Amino acid sequence: MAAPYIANWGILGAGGISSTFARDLALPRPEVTDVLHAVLGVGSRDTARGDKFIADNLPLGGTAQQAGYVKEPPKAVSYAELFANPDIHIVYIGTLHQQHHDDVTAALNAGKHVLVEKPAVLNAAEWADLSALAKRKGLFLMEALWTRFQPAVKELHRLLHEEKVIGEIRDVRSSFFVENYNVLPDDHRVVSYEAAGGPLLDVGAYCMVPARVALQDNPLNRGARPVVTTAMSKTRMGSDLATTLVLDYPSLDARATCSMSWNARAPRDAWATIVGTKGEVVIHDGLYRIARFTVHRLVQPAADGKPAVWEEDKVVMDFAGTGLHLEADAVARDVRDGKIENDRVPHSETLLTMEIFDQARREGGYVLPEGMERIGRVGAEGK
Ligand SMILES: NC(=O)C1=CN([C@@H]2O[C@H](COP(=O)(O)OP(=O)(O)OC[C@H]3O[C@@H](n4cnc5c(N)ncnc54)[C@H](OP(=O)(O)O)[C@@H]3O)[C@@H](O)[C@H]2O)C=CC1
Ligand SMILES: O=C1OC[C@@H](O)[C@H](O)[C@H]1O
Repeated sequence: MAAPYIANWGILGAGGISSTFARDLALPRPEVTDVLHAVLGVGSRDTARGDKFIADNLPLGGTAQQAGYVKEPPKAVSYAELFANPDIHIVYIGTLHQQHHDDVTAALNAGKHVLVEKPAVLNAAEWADLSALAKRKGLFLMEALWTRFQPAVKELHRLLHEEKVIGEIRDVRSSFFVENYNVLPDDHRVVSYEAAGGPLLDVGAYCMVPARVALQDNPLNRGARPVVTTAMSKTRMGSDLATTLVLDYPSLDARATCSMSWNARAPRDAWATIVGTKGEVVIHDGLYRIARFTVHRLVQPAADGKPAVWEEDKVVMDFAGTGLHLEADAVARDVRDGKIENDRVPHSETLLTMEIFDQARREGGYVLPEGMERIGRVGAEGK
């Protein structure tokens, strides 16, 4: 058996999602033999926090350290020390939205490949800048849209476009509702204006996943961009409270309505419904971690006073851990293979996401604090 490729990671920011990422890199998965992960550095503004992070999440290191391929244990370091470590090849960026552009720039300038949490940045101009920098330097760069690497999502794509289980797709409705407003403190990053809070930037990319899989990636769409309509309401702080994106694909005669809200107490069984000419698919799980969906196939339309006959297939494809290791494996394989973009989440997908977010913020009047966007200021152009 060929030796596995060892991905040497640095994790930037010892916060919540970085912990999840670290635990997933440490998750033993004997079935994965081509890539293994080592965490060499955890960058934190406070190395005591970094030490605790390692003790809590990486006591034995990543899978490559556990298997003895890498002897060096994870070390708590400053951000600068992490970037300066020549043995770290890939940096995972788990800092706050408004720090992503600076942190990705620093990592790329230090010669590191980068996986950056969603939202990749604050606006399309920032992303175009990073994409160009990564390409100039020949380094890998990807937004951490982990949903795209989940087995059920890949299976959904196959069923929709290869087996065409629901015929031609006409409509997608997705919603991402969390009751955060008036529940979390106003200065929590998820709602606060000072941290570019609100559902659009926080979960907009997830909410568009069903539309991406069913319409944007539909081979019949041939990569055409949607015509976008937006609606937004605001919190008292000025961040968005609820945002709806309508993505129209005229050549498919299909559209997606993606609604996200921080003000909805609404337990869901159907987080998304994809409607086709021969049936519909219902996605049951939160749109960040999708493991279950149901295909309802119309076998016999209603006729002669008899009701329609439907058949139902339940698809369950769960996996261990949270699932961030699935995107980490994909990054490791791409870096091993010398690629600078991932096929499933290429730079163009993130650019389209950011352009849609920009449009929604312009039309909704969500202008971020002055100086937060490192390039441009969406909604304040010409003012
Ligand atoms: N993929 C997913 O499922 C998820 C992704 N995310 C994304 O990850 C990012 C981080 O979110 P989350 O982990 O919840 O946030 P946390 O607040 O838990 O962590 C953010 C980290 O950023 C670092 N940081 C650097 N400068 C500052 C600063 N001035 N103020 C506060 N923190 C700072 C801190 O690390 P340190 O002090 O160690 O330097 C901090 O721990 C967000 O962009 C979010 O959208 C979040 C949740 C889930
Ligand atoms: O990435 C995320 O996934 C789950 C959400 O509830 C959270 O706010 C977000 O950051």
